[in-house]
Amino acid sequence: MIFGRYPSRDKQDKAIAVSAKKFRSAVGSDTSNGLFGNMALYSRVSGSVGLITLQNPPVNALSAVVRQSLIDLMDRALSEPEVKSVVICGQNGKFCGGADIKEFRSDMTGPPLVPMIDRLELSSKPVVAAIEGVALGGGLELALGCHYRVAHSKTRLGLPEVTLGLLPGAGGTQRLPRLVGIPAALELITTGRHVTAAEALQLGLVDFVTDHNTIEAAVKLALSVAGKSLDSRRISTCKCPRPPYADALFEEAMQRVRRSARGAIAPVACVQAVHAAATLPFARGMEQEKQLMATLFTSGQARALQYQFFAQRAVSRWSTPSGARWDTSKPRPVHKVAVIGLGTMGRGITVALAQAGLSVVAVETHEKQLMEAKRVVSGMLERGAKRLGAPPALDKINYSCEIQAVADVDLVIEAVFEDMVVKKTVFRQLSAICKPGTFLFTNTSGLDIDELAAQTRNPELVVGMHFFAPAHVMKLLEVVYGRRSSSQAVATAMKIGKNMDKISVAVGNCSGFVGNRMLRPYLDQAFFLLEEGATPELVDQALEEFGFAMGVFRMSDLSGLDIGWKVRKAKEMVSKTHQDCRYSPLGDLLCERGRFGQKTGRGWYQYDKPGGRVAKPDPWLHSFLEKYRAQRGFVARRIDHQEVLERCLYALINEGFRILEDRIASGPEDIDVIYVLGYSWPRHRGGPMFYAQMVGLSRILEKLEYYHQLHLDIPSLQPCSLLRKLVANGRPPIHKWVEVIKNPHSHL
Ligand SMILES: CCCCCCCCCCCCCC(=O)CC(=O)SCCNC(=O)CCNC(=O)[C@H](O)C(C)(C)COP(=O)(O)OP(=O)(O)OC[C@H]1O[C@@H](n2cnc3c(N)ncnc32)[C@H](O)[C@@H]1OP(=O)(O)O
Ligand SMILES: NC(=O)C1=CN([C@@H]2O[C@H](COP(=O)(O)OP(=O)(O)OC[C@H]3O[C@@H](n4cnc5c(N)ncnc54)[C@H](O)[C@@H]3O)[C@@H](O)[C@H]2O)C=CC1
Repeated sequence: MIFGRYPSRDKQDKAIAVSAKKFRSAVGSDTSNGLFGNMALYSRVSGSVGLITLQNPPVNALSAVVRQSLIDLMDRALSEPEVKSVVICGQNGKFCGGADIKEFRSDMTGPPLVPMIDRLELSSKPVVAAIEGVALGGGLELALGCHYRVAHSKTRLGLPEVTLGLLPGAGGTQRLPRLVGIPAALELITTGRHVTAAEALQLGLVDFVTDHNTIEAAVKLALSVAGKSLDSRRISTCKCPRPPYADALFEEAMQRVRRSARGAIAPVACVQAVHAAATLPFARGMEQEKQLMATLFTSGQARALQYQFFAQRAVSRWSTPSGARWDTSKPRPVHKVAVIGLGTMGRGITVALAQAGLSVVAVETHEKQLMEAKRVVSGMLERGAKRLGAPPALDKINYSCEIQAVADVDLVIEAVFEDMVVKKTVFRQLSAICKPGTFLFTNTSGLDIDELAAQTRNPELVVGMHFFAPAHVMKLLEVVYGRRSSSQAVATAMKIGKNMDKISVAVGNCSGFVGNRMLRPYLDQAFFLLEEGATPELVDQALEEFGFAMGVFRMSDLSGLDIGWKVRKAKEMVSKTHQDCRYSPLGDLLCERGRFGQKTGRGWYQYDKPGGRVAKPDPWLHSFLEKYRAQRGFVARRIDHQEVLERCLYALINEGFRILEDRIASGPEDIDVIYVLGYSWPRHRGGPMFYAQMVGLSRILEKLEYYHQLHLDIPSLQPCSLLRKLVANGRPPIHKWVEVIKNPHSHL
C-alpha cells in the first residue's frame, strides 16, 4: 500500500543480537563465493556447512528477489559435495518477518513460496533454521520447512496472517498442527498471537533455545546431524495428531471465532484450514489451504487489514500544515513527568508512564482522593507486572497533594475535570510553578488547546495528549498541536507516546479533535433515528452486524449518559432553542430522569441492578419514545438496517472529509487509525475513510444528498465540498486524496 507520506527511515537495528557477519568472521568462513543475487548471502562455515543469510532490511521479508536468491543458494549448497548441511539465518538479528506485504497488491511475480518450502523440506542435506528476532508468517513457515529449528531466547514467533485478513498460506496451516498439535495450532493461527522462544520450545515449535550465539548453535547442530536420516524431520510426512475430542475442539473454535470475529472471514477460514490438516493427507490439505487463501487474498477485508497495517506505521511520519515534520523535529529527553488529577484517566496515564520507566509525580487535590488513587494505581501496576512476570514499578511514583511538587519535572500531563475554568486555573498555576521549558500537556477530550496555551508564559510548550480509556490499555493517543505549539513539543509528545507503546496520531486543534468531532454527527443520527421510529435495539443490531463490538446505545450505557450531558450543558446546547438545525434532547431527557446507563441500572436499556452488565430491552423506554414522538409531531415509520448504517456512518464519514479539508488530519490514514484503535471501528473494514473508498465516493455523495434533501435541518448530512471535489476528480484512490486536498485545482 502506498501512502502520500514520507518514506520511512531505514530502520536497521544494528544493535540486535548476534549477527551472521560477526559469526562468520569468528569461525573464519569462506566467503570467496560472494553474493548470490542481492537479497541473500551464501558462505561456507566450519568447512561443511552452507550458511544462507537473508538480507532484506528492515525485517528480511520474503520478497520475490529473496525467494529467488534462496532457491539459487539452496541449489548451490546441495550441489557442493563438501557441504553436508545447511543453516538459514537472517541479517541483523532478524530471521524473517514473513512474506513482503507490499507485494500483495502487485502482480506477485517471482517464484512462489509453497514449492520453494516444499523443495527445502525435500532436501537430502539437513537444513537448520537459526532463528533470531522474529520468525513471523512466511518466515515461520520457512522455518517449518527446515528440518531443525534453533531459536535465540529473545525471539518472537507466530503466524499473524489472520491479522492481515489471510491465513498462513505457505503450508503453515498444514505443518503447524502436525508439529504442535491441533489445540495449540488452532489457537496460534486463529489469533495470530506471537509466542516467546520459551513457549515455542514448550510447544515443540523449536528444537533448541539459546541465550548465546544462535548461528553458532545452529551450525553446531548442523554439523552433528549431517548424514543422518531426515525421515522423521520432514513435518509434511508426519501424521497430524488427532485427539479424541477433535470434533468438539473444532466446533468450539468455530463458535469462538464467529463470536469474536464480528464478520471477519479470515479467522473462519483459518479454522477450516486446520480442520483440513486434521482430516486430510498433506497434499489434499495443501489444496484446501490454497483454495481458502485465494478467496481471502482477493477479499476487501484483506485489503482493509493490510491498509491498516501500513497506516498504523505511516502515522508516525507526521506533519503539520505549518511545515513541522517528524524527520526535522527533535524530541527533548524527558525523565520526570507529573500527572495532575488522578481520576479515571489520570490513574491510567500514571500507570502507563511508570510502566514506560518514567518517574512520575502524581497530584490530587485532597489526601483522601490521593490515597484512593494510590491504592488503585498500585493494584493496576501489580496486576500488570504479574502478567509480565516483572516487578511492579511502584517506586517510580511519588504521590502529592501539593501542586508545588511538580516544580522540577520535565513534562506535565493535566487530567483534571473537563471544565475550561478549572483547567485554565491549573495551567496558570503550572506556568508559574514549573521550571522554565517544562512541557504542559493536557488530556482534554475536546477543549480548545489554544485557549489553555494562552494561560501560560510559553504557549509553544502546550500540546494536547488525548488518551483513551483505559489509558494504560488503549493503544491510541491523539497528539493535538495548537496554533503556537512548537514542533519540539509535538515531537516530544509523539516520542513519549511511543515509549508508552502507543500509536500516536498528530492532529490539529478543533472542538473534539478528530475522533470526538466525527462522533457527534454519528450520535446525532442515532438519536434522530429514534425520533423517527427506530428503537435502540434496532440501531445497535445494525451497527453490531456491521462489525462494531457494541452499538451506539449499548456503548453509551456503558460509558455513562451523564458524560455527554455535561458536555452538552457546558456548551449550552441543552438550554438553547434550536431553530435552524435539528437537535434531539432525548439523551438529556433520560439524564434528567436519572437514567445514566449501566451505573444507575437504567439507560437506553435496563439492567438487573446498578452496575449490571447485561442490557435488556426496556418497555418503559419504548413507551417513553412513543409519547415523545406523539408530543413532538413525529410519525414513527419503518426504519431498516441499511438506513441506520447510511445515516450514522455516512454522516460520520462526511465529517471525516471536512476534517481533511480543514487540514485537522494530514491524511485519511490518520482518521482510520484513530477510528480503529480508539472507537472500535471494525478493523476488517479498514476505517471510515477506507470504507468510504470501498463503498464508492459517488454512492456516499449520492446518499448524503438524498438524506440531506429529506432533512434540510441536519447540516451534517450536507455533503462536504472535498467529497464533491474528489468525485468530480474521478474518485481517485485513497492514497491520492491528499493531492486533491493540497491542490484545490488538482485534476490529479
Ligand atoms: C487469484 C489470486 C490467488 C492468490 C493466491 C495467493 C497465494 C499467495 C501465497 C502467498 C503465501 C504467503 C503466505 C505468507 O507467508 C503470508 C505472510 O507471511 S504475511 C506476513 C506475515 N508477517 C507479518 O504479519 C509481520 C508483520 N510485521 C510485523 O509484525 C512487524 O513489522 C515486526 C514484528 C516484524 C517488526 O516490528 P518493528 O520492529 O516494530 O518494526 P515495524 O513494524 O515498524 O516495521 C518496520 C518496517 O518494516 C515494514 N514491514 C514489516 N514487516 C513487513 C512485511 N512482512 N512485509 C513488508 N514490510 C514489512 C513495516 O511496514 C515498516 O515499514 P514502514 O515503511 O514504516 O511501513
Ligand atoms: N473519562 C474518559 O473516558 C476520558 C476523559 N478524558 C479527559 O480526561 C480528563 C479527566 O477525565 P476523568 O479522568 O474522566 O475525570 P475524573 O472526574 O474521573 O477525574 C478528575 C480528577 O481530577 C481531580 N482534580 C480536579 N481538579 C484538580 C486540581 N486542581 N488538581 C489536582 N487534581 C484535580 C479530581 O479530584 C478528580 O479525581 C478530562 O479532561 C476528560 O475530558 C479524555 C479521554 C477519555
